[in-house]
Amino acid sequence: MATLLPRSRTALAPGAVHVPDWLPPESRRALVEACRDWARGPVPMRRARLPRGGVMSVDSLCLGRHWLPYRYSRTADDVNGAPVLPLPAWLADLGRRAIAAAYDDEEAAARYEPDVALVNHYGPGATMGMHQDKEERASAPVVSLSIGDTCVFRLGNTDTRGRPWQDVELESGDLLVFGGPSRFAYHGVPKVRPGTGDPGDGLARGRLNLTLRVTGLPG
Ligand SMILES: O=C(O)CCC(=O)C(=O)O
Ligand SMILES: [Fe+2]
Repeated sequence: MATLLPRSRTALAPGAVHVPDWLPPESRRALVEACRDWARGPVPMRRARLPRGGVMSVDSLCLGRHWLPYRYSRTADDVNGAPVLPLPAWLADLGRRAIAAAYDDEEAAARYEPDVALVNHYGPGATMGMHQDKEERASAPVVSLSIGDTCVFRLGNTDTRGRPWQDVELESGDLLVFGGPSRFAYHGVPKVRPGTGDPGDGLARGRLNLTLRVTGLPG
C-alpha cells in the first residue's frame, strides 16, 4: 500500500521487531506461488476446529509438522491423516535472513533453525483471536511474514489476553519477529482491511501470513 510517510524498523517491545517492506515484490510473488503449490496437497488448507466446538476463520496449512489445537503432529490428524510436506531449506534460510534483519545479529541468525511453518490465509471477515504460540518446546523467536491485505496486528503482554496491548498495521512484505521477552506474548489479528493488497503480489484477495517456528520437539 502506498504510504505517505516511510515506515521504519520499530522495536514494539523487547524482542519484538517490526521491519516494514522487508520482502521485495518478487519474494512476495514467489511465496504466494509456493503457498498455492503446498495447498495442492497432500494436506489441503483447512479451518481448524477448536476443542470447544468453534472453528477458526483462517484457512491454514503447515510444513514440517502439522499444528492442530493444541499440539504438533507429524501427520494431519484433523484433516486427512497424511504426512505434512517438509519445510523447504530455502524457507528456513529466509527465516535466518529475517532474524538477521530484525535483530541485526548474524550469530543469532546462524543459530536459527526453524522446523515448522504455519501458513494462514485470511479471507473475507477472517480474524484471529488473542493467543500465545506455546505448543513449541523452545523459546527461539517466531518469524512472521505478511503478504496481501493490510491487517491490524495486536501485540499484547505475556500474562493475559487483555490489555495492555499495542496495535500495529502489517502491510504486504512486512516482517515481524517476536522472540526474547516477547516470545510468549499474546497476539492476534482483530482486523484485515479488504482490498488494500497489491494485485502484483499474485494474491487475488485476502491476507497471507507465514510464521516460522522452532518446535524443540524430538526429530
Ligand atoms: O496472521 C498473523 O499475523 C498471526 C498469525 C498467528 O498468530 C499464528 O499463526 O499463530
Ligand atoms: Fe500466533
